[in-house]
Amino acid sequence: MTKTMKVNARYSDATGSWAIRQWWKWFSLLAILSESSAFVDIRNFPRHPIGSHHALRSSQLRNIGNYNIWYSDSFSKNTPKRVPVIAGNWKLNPNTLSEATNLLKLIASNFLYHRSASDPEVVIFPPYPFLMPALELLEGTGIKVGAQNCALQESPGAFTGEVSASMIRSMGCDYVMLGHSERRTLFGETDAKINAKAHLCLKQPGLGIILCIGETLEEYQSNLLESVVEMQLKKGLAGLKAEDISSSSLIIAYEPCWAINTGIAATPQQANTAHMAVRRTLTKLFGADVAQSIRIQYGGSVKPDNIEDLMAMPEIDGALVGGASLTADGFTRIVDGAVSISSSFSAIPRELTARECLPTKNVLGESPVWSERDQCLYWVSAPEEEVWTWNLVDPPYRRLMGTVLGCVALKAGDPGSIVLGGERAILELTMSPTTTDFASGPAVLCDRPDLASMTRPNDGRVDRQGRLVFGMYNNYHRSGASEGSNNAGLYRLDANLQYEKLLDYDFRVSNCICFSSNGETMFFCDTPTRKVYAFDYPKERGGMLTNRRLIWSVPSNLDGAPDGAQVDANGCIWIALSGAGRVVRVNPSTGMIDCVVHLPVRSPTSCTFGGPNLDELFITTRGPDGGGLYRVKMPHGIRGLPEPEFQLGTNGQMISRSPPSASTTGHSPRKDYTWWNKGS
Ligand SMILES: O=C(CO)COP(=O)(O)O
Repeated sequence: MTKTMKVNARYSDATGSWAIRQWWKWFSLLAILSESSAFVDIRNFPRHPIGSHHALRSSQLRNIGNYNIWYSDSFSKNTPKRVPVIAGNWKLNPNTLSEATNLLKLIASNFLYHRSASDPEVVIFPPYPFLMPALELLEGTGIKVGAQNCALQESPGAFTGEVSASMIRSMGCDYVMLGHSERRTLFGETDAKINAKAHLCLKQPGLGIILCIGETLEEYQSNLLESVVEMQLKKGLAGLKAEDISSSSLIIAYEPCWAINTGIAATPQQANTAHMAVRRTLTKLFGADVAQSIRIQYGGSVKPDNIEDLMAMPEIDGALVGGASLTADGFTRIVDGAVSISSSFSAIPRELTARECLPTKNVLGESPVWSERDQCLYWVSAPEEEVWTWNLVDPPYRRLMGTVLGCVALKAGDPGSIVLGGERAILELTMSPTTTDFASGPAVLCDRPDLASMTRPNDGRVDRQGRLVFGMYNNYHRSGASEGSNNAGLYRLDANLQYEKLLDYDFRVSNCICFSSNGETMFFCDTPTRKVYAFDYPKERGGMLTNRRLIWSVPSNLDGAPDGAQVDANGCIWIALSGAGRVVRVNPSTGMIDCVVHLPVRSPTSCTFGGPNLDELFITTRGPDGGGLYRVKMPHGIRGLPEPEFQLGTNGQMISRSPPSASTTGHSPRKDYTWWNKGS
């Protein structure tokens, strides 16, 4: 999506409180700096251009409810088009090889299978000892690897402790970073040394350079920004000709020293103005054509919540990220924010509020389904090992199942027939208020797939042909350890209780599983990636999901991730955003949000349509602040589709085995699993 046409809308406070926050940030910076530096006088500090920034925002932002819609059509950037480049500078982090390996594996999980041709170029700069593991572990992700520095000398030679440009290139690195402000100030790196290193790097075919420049706070205060960056560029690139630049890959990173590691980024306007000065100098040095082709990154306190605003500026072609590149999810959000298609709202999204209808206090309510046959709702509370049902009139009731439950689906047959995705097995049960006795309850239909792996069934739904589709959940995906990478598969269980795998790659947490009304499209999300995809759904046995297309991803400045989802009769998909306190309605053809349901709790987990007319949305939630069942009446014209039932064929060979008798999780389920009394 080009920036010129994009209607860039963001969740944010009203502009006024935003301005106060900016002022507060700057006063905080002043306070920090005046403590650490005797010569900073608050009265001499340059006026932060908040007036102009604010003026631009107020002319370009329109407050619509909670949404500031930023029309960025005044920017015609990137002529010629420059591919955005996001780089992570790990500096002297992390502490050990095993921490580095974990971080690399998690980054690889976020990027494997989730990149497209229009995405930015991504480069990671680990410390030297982690270059080789990075090259190995990031293989196939499209992420490039670079070194944070190189020797002033060529190899081979007697230069103890140095690493040469040719060694770096021979390993397979694509970039070397030169002239970072920490090297300049802490290690005596002069423009002359940087220039000598640049010449050595350019002798290595295929080795690009990120040249870092930027002024100190004092220079900024003295209005020396332009002359400082001009001098750094002239000296750093001395002796290079336009042809040297155009036949290589040179990126300039503008990093004002006062923004590095302070938490106070330059405003987008400040950075853009500085980048214009950089490009003016590049034009003087190499001519307009070459200057226009060079990418200029901004660096200094880049975060998921400021990347979109920075990248919306015409002269900002990317970011060099320090601290925020040290978590896999933070770094991925920054990369996603750089080319966000996520921030698309139709002009005025409709806003609804869901109210709690049952204070069920579920630890993790999940997988609500409405049965037309039974005229009631079913859902599970996963770690409490409970399945719940409610007919909207009487008090709900619940059954303890003695196993963690990922999902519940309807099953053709007697009233109350359901199937459940249990931790070790797929179960069937006839749910009835008169059979609260555990022993007469569930039966094992079949083992869950992939029993040896550290996974369990998670989100699931019955497809329009009556087969159960569910995905697994990596039990370690939150651990930050390497076991938390992709190891969960997506499966379909048919009438003969035969499994087939539907996706040719594994992931961490299956969610958003739902089907278009004709059953030809399936929606799916691996929650940590925060991206929701549509696939062509194979109706016949033996087929795989194909033709994957990204329909929506969570804006980088919004917390939370897609959890369960449901399709409405108009073909739109309602996605519970766990952590964001919202359910959004996305049109899969346009990626636009046209309705937002707000909840007073942070974590909605899934949703479905229910009620006699399928015109209410029921939303399960999780603790600690949530756990109740929420409900919202749909606007006129929006309703759900009947939920299909799992069809167990006569050839289905049930395993004749008792259900699990105790939790395998160590979790102690609630004891009072018989009747639930309203308000208890
Ligand atoms: O120095 C930087 C990247 O090279 C910026 O660091 P921070 O993003 O931590 O401010």
